[in-house]
Amino acid sequence: MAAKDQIDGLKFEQRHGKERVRVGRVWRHGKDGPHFFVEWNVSVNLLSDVLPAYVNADNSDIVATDTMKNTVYVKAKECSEQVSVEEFAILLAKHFTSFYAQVTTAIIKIVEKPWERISIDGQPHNHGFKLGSERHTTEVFVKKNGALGVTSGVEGLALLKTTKSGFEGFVRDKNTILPETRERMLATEVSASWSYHFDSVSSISTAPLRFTETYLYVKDVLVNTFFGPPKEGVYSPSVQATLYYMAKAVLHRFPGISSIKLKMPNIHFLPVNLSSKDNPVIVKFEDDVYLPTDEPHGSIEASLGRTHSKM
Ligand SMILES: O=c1[nH]c(=O)c2[nH]c(=O)[nH]c2[nH]1
Repeated sequence: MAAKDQIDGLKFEQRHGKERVRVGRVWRHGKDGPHFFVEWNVSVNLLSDVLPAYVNADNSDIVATDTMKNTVYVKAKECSEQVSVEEFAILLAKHFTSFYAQVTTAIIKIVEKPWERISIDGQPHNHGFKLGSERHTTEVFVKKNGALGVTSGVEGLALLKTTKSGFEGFVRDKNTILPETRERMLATEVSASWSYHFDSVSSISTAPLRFTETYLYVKDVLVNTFFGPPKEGVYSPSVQATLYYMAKAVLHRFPGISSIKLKMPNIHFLPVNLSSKDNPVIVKFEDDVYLPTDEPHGSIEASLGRTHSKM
């Protein structure tokens, strides 16, 4: 998304902002109550009517990116109660579009670092946190007329199953050596982002941490669909089919979500067979010893959305 103009019969698009503003925020309740902590990496981008800054070196309407950075800290300070990444992104975007006449759209992206409360002897610690794995993300835009878009997401959700996966019936040609199989490992690192449908800023629910709740549920649906029931699991005929089941399960369970995009690299665990001229069978692969790899990896992504934007 960019602000669009015409100059001397030429198309011109621009936006400016501050990337990777890092902020940590603690909320303390009472003297002995638990602390709540988040760490965010915030990116702000503004679409504004500032053509003279580019063509006439006139900065009089430019909101300095340094001011954008400071605003992130000011707004974090002003949040007296804990907020989700989505709520913080929305309040920042609302500020930029309402406070500055020349700003037509604000786009805010946030990645939350996965600090999790630690437990000692099974008891949640009041102020101790350790780093987990997957990250909660959001991207929000707010326009001056109140229109908005909210996406939430997860990245770095690493999943692996040791069976109930196969890949058969694919194209075979002179360059194909991959054997067909109904028994393999399946490993991936899911990145997902889903869009909510809201008409305008005013139609957003004000229930605190509602977005965080939905984020946790969506993650559960993705994970449960990938693995299936604990004892028997569920067979995956390909990453593509599993990705599709996962996306469909999310749209089925959450009427407020209008579309979902999933990126699921196929991270290969290669069967190990070792032999030499003198010793033809040093290690024979029997679904047991694998060579884990990072690269190259398969790249599979798709998005699924409702054909009607409203349910
Ligand atoms: O699930 C898979 N999908 C593919 O497209 C593919 N390609 C490949 O080599 N292995 C796999 N596995």
